[in-house]
Amino acid sequence: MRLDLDSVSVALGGTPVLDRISLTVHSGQFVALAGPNGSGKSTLLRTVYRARRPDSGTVRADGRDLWSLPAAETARDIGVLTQEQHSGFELTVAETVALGRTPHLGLFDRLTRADHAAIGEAVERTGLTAFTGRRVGELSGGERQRVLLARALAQQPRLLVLDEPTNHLDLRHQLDLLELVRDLGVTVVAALHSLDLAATYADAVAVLKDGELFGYGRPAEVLTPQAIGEVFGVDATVHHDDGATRFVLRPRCVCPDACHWSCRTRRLARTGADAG
Ligand SMILES: Nc1ncnc2c1ncn2[C@@H]1O[C@H](COP(=O)(O)OP(=O)(O)OP(=O)(O)O)[C@@H](O)[C@H]1O
Repeated sequence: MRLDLDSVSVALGGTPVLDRISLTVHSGQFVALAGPNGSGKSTLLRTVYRARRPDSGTVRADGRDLWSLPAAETARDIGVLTQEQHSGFELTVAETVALGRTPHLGLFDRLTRADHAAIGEAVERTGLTAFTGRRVGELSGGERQRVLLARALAQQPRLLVLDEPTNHLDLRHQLDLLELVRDLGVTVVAALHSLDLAATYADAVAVLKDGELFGYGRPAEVLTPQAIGEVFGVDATVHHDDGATRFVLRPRCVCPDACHWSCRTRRLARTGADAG
């Protein structure tokens, strides 16, 4: 699915949160959203999976206004993994993953062989085969996150929207998740806090700052030390190594009187080192 955001603005509680965001995500592209806390990433994702209508501007899916499409169609086509899914803890893993097929079923339809195949594949690809009989409420945070991913995969969406999908996941499962979604071949838009992961896995990165689109393009073009300094207030050096990108980051002292706690701590450490 191709996505076109055209001058999307959103205000929450009277405060502008997104300011005229325009960007295109091509079909099959993996786009990472990066930006400091509160910069508007989740809000932007909500406009993309039709949870929040923009106050002005449009979101188009394959050229059609998202809000003019039948809700059943977007429910089928758009898979979502967010931090807000806190219900259904009494269900088993198998039951939860099967819910991914709901948008494909009529009111009285039973799961078909194809539905069961999609569910089985999602369970297997997320490494949950041994967990299918367990209740979701009894799982660890990372295991639960994988169940929610499996449910989104079972849906077989054309667009996958992920809000900090690597939260709770150990290192190996973070990489597994991103490799898995990158290789699905569907359009992916994911908010990621790790610049390393965004630069390594995404085709393009959109950087938000204070609700504005600071930059959008290939990771190497957008995630420059200068941009990272300006957006996140950290000094960065970039290292490319065997197909992966790593950023070495240090907090930048932006305040002349070292009023920020990290500046103060580092200045003290330096003074101590000098004295020694
Ligand atoms: N219901 C609301 N009313 C008022 N302001 C809100 C509301 N919901 C969110 N905001 C504000 O909107 C801004 C953007 O929030 P959003 O959750 O989109 O940011 P984010 O980039 O996803 O942040 P994080 O990295 O912390 O998850 C924040 O300043 C937040 O406080």
